[in-house]
Amino acid sequence: MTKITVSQFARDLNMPADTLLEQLRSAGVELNSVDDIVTPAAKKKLLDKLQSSHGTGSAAKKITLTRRKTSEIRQADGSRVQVEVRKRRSISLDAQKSAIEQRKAEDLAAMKKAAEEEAARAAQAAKAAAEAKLAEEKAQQEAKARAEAERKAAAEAKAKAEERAAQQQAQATEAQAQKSAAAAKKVADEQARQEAAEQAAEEAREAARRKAEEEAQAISAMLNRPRKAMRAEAAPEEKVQTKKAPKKESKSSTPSRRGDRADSGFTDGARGRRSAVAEERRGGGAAAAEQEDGWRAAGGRGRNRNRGGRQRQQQQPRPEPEFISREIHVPETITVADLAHKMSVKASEVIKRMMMLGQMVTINQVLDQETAMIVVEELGHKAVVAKLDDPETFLEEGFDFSDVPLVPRAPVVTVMGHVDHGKTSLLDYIRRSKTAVGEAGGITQHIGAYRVKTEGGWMTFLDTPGHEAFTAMRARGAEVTDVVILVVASDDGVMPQTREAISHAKAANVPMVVAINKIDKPEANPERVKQELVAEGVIPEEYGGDVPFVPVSAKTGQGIDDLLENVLLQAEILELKAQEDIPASGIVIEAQLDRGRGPVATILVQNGTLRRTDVVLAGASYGRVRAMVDENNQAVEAAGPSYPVEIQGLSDVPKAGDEVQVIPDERKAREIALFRQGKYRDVKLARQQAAKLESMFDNIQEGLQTLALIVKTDVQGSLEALVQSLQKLSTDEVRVDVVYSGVGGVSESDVNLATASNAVIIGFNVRADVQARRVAETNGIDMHFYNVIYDAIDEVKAAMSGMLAPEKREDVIGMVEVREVYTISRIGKVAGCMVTEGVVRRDSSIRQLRNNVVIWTGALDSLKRFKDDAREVRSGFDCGITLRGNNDIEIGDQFEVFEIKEIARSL
Ligand SMILES: Nc1nc2c(ncn2[C@@H]2O[C@H](COP(=O)(O)OP(=O)(O)OP(=O)(O)O)[C@@H](O)[C@H]2O)c(=O)[nH]1
Repeated sequence: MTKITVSQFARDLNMPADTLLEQLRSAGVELNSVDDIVTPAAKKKLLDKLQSSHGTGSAAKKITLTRRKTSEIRQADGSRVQVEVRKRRSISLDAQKSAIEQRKAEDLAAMKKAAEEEAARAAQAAKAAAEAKLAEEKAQQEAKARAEAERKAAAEAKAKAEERAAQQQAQATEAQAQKSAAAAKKVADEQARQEAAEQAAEEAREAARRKAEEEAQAISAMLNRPRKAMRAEAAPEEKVQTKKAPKKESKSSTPSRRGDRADSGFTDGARGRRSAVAEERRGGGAAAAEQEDGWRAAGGRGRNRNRGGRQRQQQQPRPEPEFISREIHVPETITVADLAHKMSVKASEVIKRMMMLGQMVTINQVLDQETAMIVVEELGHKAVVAKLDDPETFLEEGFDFSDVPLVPRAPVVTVMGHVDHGKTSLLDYIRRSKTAVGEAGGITQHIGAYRVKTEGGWMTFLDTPGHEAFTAMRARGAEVTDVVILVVASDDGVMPQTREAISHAKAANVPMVVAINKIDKPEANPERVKQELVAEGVIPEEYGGDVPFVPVSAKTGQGIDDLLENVLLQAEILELKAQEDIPASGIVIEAQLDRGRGPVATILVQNGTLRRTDVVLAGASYGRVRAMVDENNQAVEAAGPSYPVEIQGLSDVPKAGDEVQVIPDERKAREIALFRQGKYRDVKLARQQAAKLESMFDNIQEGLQTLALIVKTDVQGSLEALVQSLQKLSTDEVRVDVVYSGVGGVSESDVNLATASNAVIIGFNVRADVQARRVAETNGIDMHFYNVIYDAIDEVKAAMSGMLAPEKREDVIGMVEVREVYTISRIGKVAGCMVTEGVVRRDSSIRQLRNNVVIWTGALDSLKRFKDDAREVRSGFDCGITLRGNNDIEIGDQFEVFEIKEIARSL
């Protein structure tokens, strides 16, 4: 350890060496001079001395600080009150010790240093005093008093210095203690304050919340009384609040008739009036109460209670809102009047509400379901999709065939697979070899399904290969297929459409039988097909899966029997059953308009038995079955489950996928069919009206035009294709709107619809009947008939081109130079010109250039060749030109001659 002298130590402490020596001596360290060595023991002694003298020793366990502040408050009467504020804080160092020990240790060195410095300063002061004393002793007697004073001052200074040192130390300790104490106190204070504040705040919040709720309720009641009433029914808590709410709130829950006035200024005025009256009544004016309720006749219940002499009070249970939220059954279409009637409101309320929704409607206007439901909800009722007035509900009435036994039925099979894998060949082979008649001549073209008889029993094949037909059927909600035959060519393997077919079959949850086709081919590789199908999740039975794989050849017939057997096995697992002795129900597989026979439909009977002369309802068409034939064009008297037949006698062409139902009562069947037709037509009409309103807006906004079309075709397939193609012609400027499309000839009602919707009629492979032609002529309806779909599309496209606003384009046709300018009285300036390029015509437009800057644009007034008017002057010739309304012509000007061409735009 290095030894340091007193003077070195004093330097370290930044104090005079003498002072330190003095301090050391006073601490009991025997030292002679500042050059003596200060031992650690000496340092310790000094420290102890200083600590004990400054009160910072281990004995000092508590610091008490007292602050006193006196102030004066002047009262209003001028008197003064003395206020003394005392703050006393005791800090137990022990108590704080543990918490602050670490910090204290850190600060200790600094503290010591500060104490030492202070002590040194004090010592210095003392020394100075002593020196002064000595000087005074030497001084004269009269200076004694002064010296005394000096000593005193020195002593005071010393005391002060000591005190200051102690104070500083205490402050340092306090500051440190305060840090943690403050934190602790802060927490404690905070807690106490929080507890008190929380309670107060809770109360305030509660009050504020109640107030806000009341306000919100009042506002919502004011703005939307019917809605509120609805909620009041739905949510009991809100009901309680309603009871608590101020009177005017519950009064606002008046019946819908009144509720609808909610957002009119009239109501606001009324409310003001009402509260005024209520005020008056509180003052005891019972008559006023009567008057108040009297002017609003519907206040019945409330008034009666009043008569009972009970004073209305806010806390009193309020009467249930008189507005009754009802379930309104909204059919697919409904007139404004009917809708208003259903809700027991005036039609004007509905019209008003529609106006607020941005649509102008008349009382007899048909609204579509969506719009009507919005209005119903807007008026505070609950809208439900109606079934009530739908005659279809009759279908479920009166028939109970649950006791009729179920019998097994033939499976219905669809063949799917990739293109060219042999679907058609397979169906053909089966049909050729297995149909009941078995002769090619017996095969009809148009029937979309046929039955085959195998050793295992009957099977029905849907003769529309490919998954499009399958999914189209499913899309219409018709689940017809029981088993799917997936054809995969053994020389090609799994292809995209194979995968699609697999996913469709899986989605429909229909069991599959895989026909590995074309195994007669040398390049056939059934194993590879198997592997590929396994990869697609189609596991053969031999690999532990549930899908039978049968190698076949649609060409040679190899394996076909095996295939059919497997199909039957799959069907057996399904335990397909149906009732036989009940009126038939089924699905339309295909339908078309036959020129000679009228509408014909292929129907697959799914349940019951269809007999000739039965009355059937098929979609929106109905009729008595006039003729019924099977796939071999043989007349059939009765067709049981899974039996496909073609029927005649329907009033209209139904759609593929439409449900077929035998209705014993022809009148009822007719009623339902007409309802469906009317319904569909009305729906179209309503939608079209909505579209018209929209497009009217659009027209104004963007100059968009709509080409309304009514499309009629002979068969459903071509209808869909044509409608889609036509709709695709829509552009940003012209929208193709097919307002109605259907299968069959153009009828009078189609023409009427065209008149109403300003539509053009497009017929494909159909013609208009006499009556329709007559009405069309009278109303000037445009009808176009085509035998080729592309002709129809092209012509519509051309029509649309005509509707496009023509494009205006400037064509510069010539250039003229001004060589002379003549001023002629009454005419003005005439330019003597030379046509330098192209031609100038009498009706041309002119752009006047001076130094290649356009200074004027306008029309020619006259064009002359010598003295005669000229129609046109060509390049290289002179001419005289006057400009319409422009006399500012100078030699050297150039006239750019142009014409504006209107170019009909095509799409
Ligand atoms: N060798 C051989 N050729 C077959 C077999 N089955 C079908 N084909 C031939 O494969 C080609 C396509 O057969 P289709 O029955 O038309 O195939 P598809 O799957 O119906 O085709 P798309 O109707 O175009 O989807 C025809 O040339 C058939 O003659 C078969 O088992 N063996």
